[in-house]
Amino acid sequence: MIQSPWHHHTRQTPSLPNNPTFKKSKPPNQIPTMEEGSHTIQVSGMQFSYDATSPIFFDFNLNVSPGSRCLLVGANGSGKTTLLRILAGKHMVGGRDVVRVLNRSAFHDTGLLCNGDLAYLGESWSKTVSSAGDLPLQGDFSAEHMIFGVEGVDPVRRDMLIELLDINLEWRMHKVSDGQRRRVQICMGLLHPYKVLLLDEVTVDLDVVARMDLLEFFREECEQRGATIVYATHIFDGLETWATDLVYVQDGTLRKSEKMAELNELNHNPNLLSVVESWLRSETKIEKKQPINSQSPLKTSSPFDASPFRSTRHMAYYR
Ligand SMILES: Nc1ncnc2c1ncn2[C@@H]1O[C@H](COP(=O)(O)OP(=O)(O)OP(=O)(O)O)[C@@H](O)[C@H]1O
Repeated sequence: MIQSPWHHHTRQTPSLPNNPTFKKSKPPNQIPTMEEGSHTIQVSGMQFSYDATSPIFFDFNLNVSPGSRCLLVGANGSGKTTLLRILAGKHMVGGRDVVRVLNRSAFHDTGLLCNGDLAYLGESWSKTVSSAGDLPLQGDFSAEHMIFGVEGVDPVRRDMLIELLDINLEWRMHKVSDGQRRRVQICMGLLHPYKVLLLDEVTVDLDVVARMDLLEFFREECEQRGATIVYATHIFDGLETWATDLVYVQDGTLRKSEKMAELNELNHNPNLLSVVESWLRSETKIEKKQPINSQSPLKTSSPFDASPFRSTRHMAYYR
């Protein structure tokens, strides 16, 4: 039974609605599947640049299958956040066919984010002030005010998330710790039952119990509802058995996209951390990619390059 959110309780993994056992997953054949051969996320021939000279992504391709829990790994600056933001429709990249989520254009189809099918949990709730670093929220809001302010939410799912994340609804958001603030942020991001969830290092502030419970919840979401998750992280504890797929990027280049079960290196290494460590240590500089407006035979300039609708991060400000 869901207890009052104000009630102090020991931290137990709550049950999902209609699933009193929670830990028990339904057999894989109950996962709702898309058409044979289709992917939840399809990126084809993508190029993206923050400035006009050196693209981060050049002819980048990626497919993510429905129901997968896909880890996105790579060194600092390799492009993970940028990729997740592109998948979340925050940057316009090329035409409608280049970045597709649930068979819709990630950027152009604003309904994807608005109806909650696509959820993105990224930057923490803080603002960067140049001389002072990151500052937390300044407004005096309660956790309850924030969470209950989200409309059209299933109250059972909301109560379950409040319990899962062990949120005290009386928390004042400007006074709580980073991890507590992060829990409220995660709760709000998960209120709608998304089909695709993009996670950018969201568990970084969480204690080990909150992190493990959240990962277990995500597993249930994939196995029961067929949700698809892409999760960028540098923390690999417990992810060997959690993830179904792994994508490794180096300097915006796709180095690996594999099923975890087929990752042979896991048989010869103690854990995923040591596998990824060995990849990153052996990285050598990737030859500079073609500039986005290059006159090379690979990419000819088009009249579109000069257009105000050319792919650019400035389009992100419309989101
Ligand atoms: N707003 C921006 N303007 C210009 N360049 C940027 C911007 N954001 C990121 N970059 C550059 O894009 C590259 C990829 O950055 P990104 O944040 O996607 O990397 P990341 O893999 O998420 O790194 P980390 O592991 O440190 O989070 C980096 O070289 C970075 O300097």
